[in-house]
Amino acid sequence: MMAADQTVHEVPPSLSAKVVGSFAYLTIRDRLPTILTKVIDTIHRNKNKFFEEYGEEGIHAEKQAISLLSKLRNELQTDKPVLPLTDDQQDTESWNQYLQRQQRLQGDQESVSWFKSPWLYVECYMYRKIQEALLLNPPISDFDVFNEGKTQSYFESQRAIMALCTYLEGIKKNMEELSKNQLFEHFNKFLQASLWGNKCDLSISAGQENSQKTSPIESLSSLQPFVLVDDSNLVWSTLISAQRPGQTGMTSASRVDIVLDNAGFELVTDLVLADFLVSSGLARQIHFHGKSFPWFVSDVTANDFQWTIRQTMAANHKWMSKSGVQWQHFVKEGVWCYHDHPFWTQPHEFCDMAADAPDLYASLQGADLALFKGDLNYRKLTGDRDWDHTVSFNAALRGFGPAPLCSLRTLKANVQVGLQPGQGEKLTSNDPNWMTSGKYAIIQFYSQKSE
Ligand SMILES: O=P(O)(O)OC[C@H]1O[C@](O)(CO)[C@@H](O)[C@@H]1O
Ligand SMILES: [Mn+2]
Repeated sequence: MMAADQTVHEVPPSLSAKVVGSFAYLTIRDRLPTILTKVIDTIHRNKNKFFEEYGEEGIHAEKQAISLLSKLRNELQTDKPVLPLTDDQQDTESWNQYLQRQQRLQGDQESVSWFKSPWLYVECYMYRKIQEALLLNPPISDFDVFNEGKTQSYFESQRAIMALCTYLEGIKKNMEELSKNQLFEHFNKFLQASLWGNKCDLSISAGQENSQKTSPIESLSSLQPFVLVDDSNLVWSTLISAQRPGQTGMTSASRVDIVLDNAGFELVTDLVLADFLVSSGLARQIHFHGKSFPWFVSDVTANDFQWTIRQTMAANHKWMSKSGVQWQHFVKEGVWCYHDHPFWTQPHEFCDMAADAPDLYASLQGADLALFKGDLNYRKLTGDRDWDHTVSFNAALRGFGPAPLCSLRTLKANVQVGLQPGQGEKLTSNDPNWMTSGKYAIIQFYSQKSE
C-alpha cells in the first residue's frame, strides 16, 4: 500500500488473544469476565428498583438478562464460537454481516471465537451482547448498567473540575486582550488537559474507580515528558488556517468535530476545550460524537452528555455553574451539536468507514479538524494491528482521512505507530508496560493536505 513516505507496508495481522500472554489475551481471559460479573451484579443489585418500577415483569426481566449474561461469560471463558445477534435493532444485520466477514477472513478451518479472532472485534461484540441481553428483556431495555461508575467518576473529580472551570473562566474574562502567543499557550493547556483526561477510563480498570484527583492544569508540565508524539503545533496551524477575514479582523469559520470517549472527568475536559475554542474564536461550531448505547464501561452516551452539562450548571461553585450555563447555551444555540451514529458502537476499523458508513464519512468531511479521543478510537484508527512502531500514522490509517485529524490518546493497548527509529525499543527497555499502563500519551496528527 502506497503511503506519503512512499514506503510499501505489509498490513500486519490483527491483535488477538491467539498470542497467549499478550495484553489482548489477558484482557479477554481476565478483565472482560470481571466486567461481565460486575454487570450481572449491578443488574441484580437493582432488582428492587425494577420491581418498584415494573412489578413482577421487572423481576422476570432481571432474571432473564442475568441468565443470558452468565451464559455469555461462560461462552467467553470456554472460547465458544461467537454467535449472531438475535435482537431486531438497526445495527443487528450489520453486526451479523461483520461476523460472516470475520468467518470468511478466518477461513472455515476454525470458527470465529473469543480467543482466536481479532481482539477489537470480540471486545466490541461483548458490549453489544450486553446491550442485546437488556434489549431482549423489556422493560429494563434502557437500563444503563455502567451509569453508577460514570456518575461516581464525575463526583469524585469535583475538585479537579472546579480547578479547570476556574482556570477557563479566568482566561475568558480578558480573552480580547490576549496576544496570539498567549492564545496558543492557553490552547495548548486545554488540549493537553483533554489528552490526560483520557487517563480516567473505567474499562482499563475493569470498573474500578479511576477519577482525577490532582489539579489538571498544574500537573501538565510534569506530564509533558510522557507525551511520545506531540503534533499540537499542526493542530494549532490547522485551526489558524481555517480563519477567514471578517468585518472585525480574522473570524473563525471552522467546524471542529470531537469524537468523544469517556464520561466523568474526561468529558468535562473535552467540554472545557470546546468552550475555549468557541469563546476564543478559534472555532465557530463544535460537533460532538458519542455512543448510541452504554459502551466500554465509561464511554459517553446522550444521557451522559446532557446529565454532565446539567450537573455542572447546578454545581454549588460559581465558575462551574457559569461554565455549565454557557455550555447549555451553546447547545441551545446550535453552536454545539451532539451526534451518536451507530458506526461508533461497531467493531469496524475506521479504514472501512467510507464503505460501511458513507453518511458518517461524508459528515466528517464537513469538519476543518476532527479530534479522536482515547485508546479505542486509536485502535480503530490504526486497525488494531501489530504495526511496527516506526510505520507512519498515515500508513496505518490505510486511507482513512475525512478531515485533518488528531488522536488525543493515553496508551492503554499495545499498538503505537509514528515513532522515531529506536524510540519504542528504548521505552521497552525502561518500562515493558509503556503501551498499556496509560502513563504515556500522544497528540498525533494527520491531514491529506499535508501529503
Ligand atoms: O476509554 P479508552 O481510552 O478508549 O480505553 C479503552 C480501554 O479498553 C481497552 O479496550 C482495553 O480493554 C483498551 O482499548 C483500553 O484499555
Ligand atoms: Mn472509553
